[in-house]
Amino acid sequence: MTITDANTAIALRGIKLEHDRFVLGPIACDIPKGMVTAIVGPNGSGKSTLFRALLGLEPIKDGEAEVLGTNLIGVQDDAYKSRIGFLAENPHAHESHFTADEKAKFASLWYPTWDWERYRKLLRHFDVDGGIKLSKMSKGMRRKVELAISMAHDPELLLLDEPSSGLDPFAWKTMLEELRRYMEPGDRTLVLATHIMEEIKRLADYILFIYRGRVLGLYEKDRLLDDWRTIVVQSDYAAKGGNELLERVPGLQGIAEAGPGVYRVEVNEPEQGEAYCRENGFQVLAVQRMELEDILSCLIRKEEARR
Ligand SMILES: Nc1ncnc2c1ncn2[C@@H]1O[C@H](COP(=O)(O)OP(=O)(O)OP(=O)(O)O)[C@@H](O)[C@H]1O
Repeated sequence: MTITDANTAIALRGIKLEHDRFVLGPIACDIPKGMVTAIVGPNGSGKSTLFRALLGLEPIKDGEAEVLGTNLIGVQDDAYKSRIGFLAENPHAHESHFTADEKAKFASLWYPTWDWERYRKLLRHFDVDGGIKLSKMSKGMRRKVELAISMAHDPELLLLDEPSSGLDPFAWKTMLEELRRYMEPGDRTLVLATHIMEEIKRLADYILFIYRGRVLGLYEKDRLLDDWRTIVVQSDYAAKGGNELLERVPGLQGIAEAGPGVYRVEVNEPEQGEAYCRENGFQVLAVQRMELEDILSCLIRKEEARR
């Protein structure tokens, strides 16, 4: 029985896996098809582990998981992997004595849809010579090669683990162009783990926040950036308990004191929140959009308080 519908590339229902001291999950989410989803979370939150689980490289203990319609639990059907492009966080040391083209040759045997012309075009665009040994390349050059190889078979699903790591600003721009081109047909799905907020802003349609192995939420990016605001209010009667009123602001996500009688109130229902503050006698000094890193910090604080 399938749990994925036509609009879903990856469906996870309460999956769980364990390392010595790290538990990933339970994770439940649907990653939409034809979209770019950025996985965002602090170091060690489980982003790479999740990628490996999606590729069948980590045994999933509980729950249900489907990738491109293939059930990952208890089935040894690896065919779906050739429809995926994967860029690991770190290069494999044992491949270092190959040239880029030799590594590509191995990859071409594995992927039936491999396209040499596409591979060469990508290398040209990234300005890398495929005849050079990977061990002789700079970190950024090698990253470009690995990116080109992950995309050369025009996969249905592209999983990129910190793709821009080591890239200079020009190569980064080229990468964004190539990833946008990859998404153009409309039926491709890109999932990338990244710490680069600018990359998320420019590329992502959805953001999956993860923390300590758990999903904090899957959000539509534009909506998230529109909805989450900081309302800076002044309360002349804070000393008389007026700030308790702030605990009931609609869509409240967090409150911080910013000075005597001044509060920064984080909300995800900005109009209602602002109206409430005014109606209750607070002076609204400013309403500011929140940056993604501030939204993540707020979600983490809430998760920590819940634990
Ligand atoms: N093979 C392994 N054996 C034991 N523990 C592991 C293994 N791989 C990862 N871990 C642990 O799993 C946790 C999650 O690691 P993971 O690499 O998935 O995080 P991440 O979110 O990708 O981090 P980063 O942003 O630093 O790349 C960490 O605590 C890590 O130490």
